[in-house]
Amino acid sequence: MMERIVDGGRFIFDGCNTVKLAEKYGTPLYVMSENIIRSRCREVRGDFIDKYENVRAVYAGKAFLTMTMCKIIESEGLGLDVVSGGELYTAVKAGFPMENVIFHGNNKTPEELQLGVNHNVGRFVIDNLYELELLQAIAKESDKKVKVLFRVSPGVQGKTHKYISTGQKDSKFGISLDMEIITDAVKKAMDYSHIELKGFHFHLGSQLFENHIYVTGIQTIVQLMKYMQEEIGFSAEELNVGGGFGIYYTEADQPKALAFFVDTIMATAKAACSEAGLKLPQVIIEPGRWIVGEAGITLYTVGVVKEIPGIRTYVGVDGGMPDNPRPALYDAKYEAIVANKADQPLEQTVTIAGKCCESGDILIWDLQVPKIEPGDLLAVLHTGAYNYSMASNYNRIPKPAVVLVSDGKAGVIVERENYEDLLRQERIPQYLMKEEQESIEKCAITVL
Ligand SMILES: Cc1ncc(COP(=O)(O)O)c(C=O)c1O
Ligand SMILES: N[C@@H](CCCC[NH3+])C(=O)O
Repeated sequence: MMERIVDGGRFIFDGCNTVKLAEKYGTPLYVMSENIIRSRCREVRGDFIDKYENVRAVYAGKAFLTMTMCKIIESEGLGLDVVSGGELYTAVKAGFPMENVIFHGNNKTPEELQLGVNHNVGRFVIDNLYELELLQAIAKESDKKVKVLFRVSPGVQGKTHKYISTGQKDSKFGISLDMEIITDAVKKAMDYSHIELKGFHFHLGSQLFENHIYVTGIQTIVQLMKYMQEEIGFSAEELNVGGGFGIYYTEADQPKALAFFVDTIMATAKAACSEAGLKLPQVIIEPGRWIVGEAGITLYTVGVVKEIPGIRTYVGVDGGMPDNPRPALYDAKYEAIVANKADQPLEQTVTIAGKCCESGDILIWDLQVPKIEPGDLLAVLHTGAYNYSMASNYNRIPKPAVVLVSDGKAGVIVERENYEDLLRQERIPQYLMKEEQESIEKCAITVL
């Protein structure tokens, strides 16, 4: 949970006065703390990469990705998990070392696969047989041999929102663990001339606080590895256990140190492999939210304060579900503080409402605040993951800027969109233009 530093009543975030940030860059504003991101990366290094032999950690870019973020991740010695051509392109443009990129996706298009092949990404995580065949064809055509992992769903259900639970059997992700299907897939990969199968991958879900589900997941996959070794002579060199480590949003969450997860993961992998008579493969983790979630805040300016007597007080802010769809999508909960009154006693309970045209656009129900008025600055905490990366232009609202802060310094890493940006990709078809319409009509008459 982020430390709440207050100076002269103003909330200070990574050495920056949030009121000044809002004045300088406007609101809504995403603010990301470089120090928090780097300290999380260092924890990954200290408690995993440096502690264990033959392991790797890749940051799951879907949580928050910009070119600057790629630079930070690279400098911290982590790899990168991308899940689309757009994320891959961002990494390419940032000069991220492609051998440290893992390319995910349950339905990568031929163009995306080609992009990955062209840029020599380190690993493709193959989700299904169709993709395997496509990739073999594309790699062959490009005269390159590509390294792949097979994603499987180990039949493990963690306690999280059902939309972000992915390890259960009934999942759109991964190759079935039906022995006939998975054996056929492994055999095919072994036979394909331009594919090198390195091992298996699973990802159980996101915002998870239990480590026993990783135990079950690993044990299941080690059994699979043993079977493949004994039956068809395939020995897996890599075991990627995904991400999913939960963070603090509210008091209902009990976040754990990284060691809580990775120590269990490593102990289980070692024990299961030794029992199965297998060499311990390289173990890979893919944390996303855990690295950036608590590193971000979103600043909003308060507009209307609307009291419905005897019912509730709605506080309207200048953003909402376009910049943070998580409450509407997953019923996600957040904490927030009035950043310009951070030292004042809490005396009201209010509901923070976004500015979109639907009642579901509520950022926080029943938040305790000091006396709140139009013009106040609200800081919603722990918005670093899956906020900017999931932002939309719903209601034609331009996306906020993203500012990176560090020890009192601040710099824009993504410019605020403006109305022109909303129209940039738009075209009006010629046939709708008046003159053109007339000529089409004339033409029709001539034909008649
Ligand atoms: C394959 C894969 N790896 C890693 C992650 C990162 O998850 P999280 O941000 O919960 O760590 C995800 C998203 O849940 C994912 O789909
Ligand atoms: N978008 C989800 C997380 C998805 C994880 C990706 N596999 C969230 O905001 O919680």
